[in-house]
Amino acid sequence: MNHIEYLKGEHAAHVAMFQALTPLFAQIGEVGNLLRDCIQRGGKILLCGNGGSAADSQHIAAEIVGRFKKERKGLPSIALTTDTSILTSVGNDYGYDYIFARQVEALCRPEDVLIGLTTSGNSANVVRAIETANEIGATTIGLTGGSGGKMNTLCTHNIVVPSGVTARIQEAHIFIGHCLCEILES
Ligand SMILES: O=C(CO)[C@@H](O)[C@H](O)[C@H](O)[C@H](O)COP(=O)(O)O
Ligand SMILES: [Zn+2]
Repeated sequence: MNHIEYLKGEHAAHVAMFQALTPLFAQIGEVGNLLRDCIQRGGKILLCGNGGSAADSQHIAAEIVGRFKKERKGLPSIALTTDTSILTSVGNDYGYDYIFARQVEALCRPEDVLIGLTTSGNSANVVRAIETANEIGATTIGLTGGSGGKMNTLCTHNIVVPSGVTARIQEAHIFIGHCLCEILES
């Protein structure tokens, strides 16, 4: 493989995808306001996703609990991807589709926001978590890509990155996550 040619292609695809994000700015701003309102009413921000999206969930929760740019108190957020005892017991006893939904059932309250990250919009465990949060009356946000998948009809807001490539979508998700954190901190 010619690495320079490869990198030129990936870089061009990355830049094109970021340019295609501009129609999402208003929606991202609205979601940022929803997150700020959630914290102001005493709610918390829960996140879930698989693989790279699990890492993104943890990254965003860390910005909120720790800090992004501003010195401030810690704010309440939890990634539902980190407790291996819960993940393995619920996965083993009920099935992988329930690893997040069970935690949502236990932890999510009507004043909270659940952010589900799934590049396909269709991962069953994320979809079930969103459905459970909806039953509780919480606000639900999708960070997705492609067609938006099942998350389109389930979430209060589904932010759909206009790409079908998982890596590109994840690159956009962490950009959007950082922007949401900055709006939240403002
Ligand atoms: O990071 C990557 C690929 O870039 C993978 O770990 C990826 O996140 C996993 O295949 C996920 O299971 C994909 O699930 P989803 O994004 O469709 O919900
Ligand atoms: Zn990845």
